[in-house]
Amino acid sequence: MLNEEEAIEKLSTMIDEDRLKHTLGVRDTAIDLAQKYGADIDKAKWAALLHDCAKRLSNNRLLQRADEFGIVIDDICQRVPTLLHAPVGAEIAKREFGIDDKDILNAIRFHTLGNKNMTKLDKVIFLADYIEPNRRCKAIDELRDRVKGKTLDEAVRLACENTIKYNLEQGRIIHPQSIETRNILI
Ligand SMILES: Nc1ncnc2c1ncn2[C@@H]1O[C@H](COP(=O)(O)OP(=O)(O)O)[C@@H](O)[C@H]1O
Repeated sequence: MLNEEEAIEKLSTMIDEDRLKHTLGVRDTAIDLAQKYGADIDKAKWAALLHDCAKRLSNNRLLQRADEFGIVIDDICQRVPTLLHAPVGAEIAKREFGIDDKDILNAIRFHTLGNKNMTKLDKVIFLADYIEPNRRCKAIDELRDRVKGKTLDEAVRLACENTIKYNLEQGRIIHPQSIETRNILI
C-alpha cells in the first residue's frame, strides 16, 4: 500500500488541480467529521483521498471499466455514466492503490448515491464530499450552517435532499438509490 504522500502524488496524475483541491478539502472535512461523530479517522482519510480517483474518466471509459470490473450497470447509470465514478473509483482504489479494507472501499463506492445501509464511515464521506470548504455556492453555504448541531443522519439527509433538489432543478434524471438513502433517514 502507498503512503499518503505517494497516494496524493499518484492521484495528481489522475485528476485535475481543482479536483485535487476538492479532494484535500474532503480529506480534512472527513477527518473532522470522523472525530466529531466517532468514525475511524484513518479509514475516513483514505476513503476521502480516493473517493474521486475515477472522476476524470470519460463516460465511455467509465462504462468500459465498470464492465471490466464486473460492476452492475443499471438503467440509470447507463444513461448517466458519471455516476459510475463512485463504484469504478472503489475498484481503482483497490487495484491501483492497494486498498483492501472493505469499509474504505464501500465508503468510496457509495459516496454519490448513498444506500439504505450506510455505515457511519459511509455517511461521513458522503457528507464531507458535500460540505468541504472549496465547494462554494449558496445552497452549500447555507447547508454548512444548517448541519451545525445536527446528528450525522440529519446532516446526511439534508445533503442528500439538496443533491436531489439540485438535479431536479437542472432537469436531470434522479437515481432511485438517492431517494432510498433519503427515505431511510426520515
Ligand atoms: N441522485 C442522483 N441521480 C442522478 N444523478 C446524480 C445524482 N447525484 C448526483 N448526480 C450526478 O452525478 C454527477 C456526479 O455527482 P457528484 O459525485 O455529487 O459530483 P461532484 O462531487 O463532482 O459534485 C453529477 O453530474 C450529478 O449531477
